[in-house]
Amino acid sequence: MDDLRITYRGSRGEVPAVRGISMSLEPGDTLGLAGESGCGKSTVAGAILRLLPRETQVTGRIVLDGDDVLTMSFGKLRAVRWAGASIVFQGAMHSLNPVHRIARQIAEPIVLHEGLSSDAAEKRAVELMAQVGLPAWRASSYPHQLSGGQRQRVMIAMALACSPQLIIADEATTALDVMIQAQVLALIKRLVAERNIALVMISHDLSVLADTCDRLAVMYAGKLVEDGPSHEVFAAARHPYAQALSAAFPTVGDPAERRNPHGLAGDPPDPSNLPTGCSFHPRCPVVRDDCASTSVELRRARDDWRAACLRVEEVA
Ligand SMILES: Nc1ncnc2c1ncn2[C@@H]1O[C@H](COP(=O)(O)OP(=O)(O)OP(=O)(O)O)[C@@H](O)[C@H]1O
Repeated sequence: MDDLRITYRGSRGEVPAVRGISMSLEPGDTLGLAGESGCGKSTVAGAILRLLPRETQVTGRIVLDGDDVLTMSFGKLRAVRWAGASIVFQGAMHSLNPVHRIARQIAEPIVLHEGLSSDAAEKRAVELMAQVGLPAWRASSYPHQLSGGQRQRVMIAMALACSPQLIIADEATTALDVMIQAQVLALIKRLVAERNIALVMISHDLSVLADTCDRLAVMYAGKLVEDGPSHEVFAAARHPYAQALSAAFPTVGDPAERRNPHGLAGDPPDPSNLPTGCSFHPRCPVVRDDCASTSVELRRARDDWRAACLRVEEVA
């Protein structure tokens, strides 16, 4: 992904939701994307499969297996969806068709992309169900007969059905209770590792991302402000916003205690009316005079670690 910029256009005028994001993933890489509500995480996810409203302006490049998703034909795009990259959303109940049996839904992309007969695709669907921990007898169940965790497993089976290179999990476990969430996260982690699939996991929960992903990227107001090894970013972020965000989550072994019980002061900025300079400067605890006038891009904090702060060396 190279210099991705996304502006929504609608009755409220123009909303610059993503303002120049570049990053790349290799097969098997796992990247967690974090940030407060409205920072643009889901917009990035939607752009990867061109799922955004038609009038949205998207510039930059999103290259998947050598082809730019943003400029490819609709025919090619149809082939890329499911088979090149697939998304697991939060609310499986809304994504699944209530009147179709589970196996049929998992089989659908297989029939579409691999030209298998319905019977053969349903046989494959039952194998996929086993891999995500759903018993074969569930094949004939309807979505409403499954628990929330089971429905997310169905979504994961569908996402895997056509062996994509990339899976995007957008708040895929957020609605689940803690025990089931841990099981589903472990499942996603195991399956992408076994199949060497790249994973982009979106969550507002940094501790979930740190446990599941090797790399952690933090967004603020449509930009990446930090991108580095997940455990290190979680434990000792370089950007003051990423520090505040990670401080808001309990540390392992210290579940009752939040490191920053008061949270971050102020609200995220309105994307249509961003502060000058660094967008975070009005809320930043270590702001200095030039932060309001200098727009700062990601700087190398280490070979495998970038942060967008004028004080990155000091903060380190
Ligand atoms: N269809 C749309 N039209 C106009 N603005 C939109 C649209 N969808 C999202 N936005 C705006 O774009 C910005 C980014 O939204 P996005 O949903 O990508 O954020 P997010 O980080 O995924 O938030 P959340 O965690 O709440 O899902 C927000 O300011 C949002 O209000």
